[in-house]
Amino acid sequence: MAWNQKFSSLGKLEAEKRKEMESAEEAESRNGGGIIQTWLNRHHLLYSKAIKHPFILSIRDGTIDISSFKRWLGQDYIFVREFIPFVASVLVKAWRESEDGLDIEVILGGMASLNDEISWFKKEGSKWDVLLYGISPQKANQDYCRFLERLMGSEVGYTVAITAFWAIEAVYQESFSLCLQNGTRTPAELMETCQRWGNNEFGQYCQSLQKIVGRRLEKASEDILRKAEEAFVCVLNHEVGFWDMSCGEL
Ligand SMILES: Cc1ncc(CN)c(N)n1
Repeated sequence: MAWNQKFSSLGKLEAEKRKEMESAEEAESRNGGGIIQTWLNRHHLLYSKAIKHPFILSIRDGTIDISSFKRWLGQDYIFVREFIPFVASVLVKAWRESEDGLDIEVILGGMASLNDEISWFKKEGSKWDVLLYGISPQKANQDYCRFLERLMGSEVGYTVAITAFWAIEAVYQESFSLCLQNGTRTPAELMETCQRWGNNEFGQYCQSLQKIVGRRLEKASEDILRKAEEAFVCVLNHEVGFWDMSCGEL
C-alpha cells in the first residue's frame, strides 16, 4: 500500500472513531450525562412495567376493552386538570431557580399544549359518551394527584419537580408511541389518542425536558440526586397504578 494511501486510510479510521465517540457523547448528553441512564438501568423493570403496561399493549394489539378505555379517559381528564397547576408550579420554580431562559420556554410550551389537551378531552368525552363532569377520581388517581400536590410545595426544589414532570410526560410519550409502530393493530378510532402523546413533536418536547433534567442533575448535590431519583420512581409507580386502575384493577 502506498504511503499516502495508508495515511489516508489511517485518517479515515481516526475520523470514524472520532465520529463514533462524538455520537456516544451526544447520546450521553441527550440522556443527561449518564445519571438518567443509570436510573433507567437501575429501575428498568419498573420502567418497562410503566411503558409496556397491559392497558397499552391491549391498544396496540387491538384487544382493548372499550370500558377500560372510557374509564381511562374520564380519570385522565381529572388528572390533567390537576396536572396544570403542578406544571404552573414547575414554571415558577424555573423562574426562581434556573439561570437558563430556555427552560421557561420549554415549560411554557408544555402548558400551552395542556390547554389543547383539555379541549381534546372534552371532544373525546362526547365522542365516547363519557361524562367528564361529576365523575369522582378513583383511589390510584387520588394518590397520584396528592403526590403532585406535595411536589407543588415550596420546600420541593426545581430539580426534583422538573424530574417528576419529565418522567410523567415521558411515560405517556413512550407508551403511546408503541401503539403507532408499524405492524400494530391499534384500532382506527384510538389512533388520535395515541398520536396525541406518541407523535414526534411530543417526543422532541420530552427530549428537551430530559436535557433540562440532565443538566440540573449534573450540578445537583447528593441529597437532591437522591430526592430526584425517589420522585422518578414514585412517578413510575403511580403510572403503573393509573394503568391498573384503567383496566379495572382497583
Ligand atoms: C396519568 C397521566 N400521566 C401522564 C400524562 C401526560 N401528560 C397524562 N395525561 N396522564
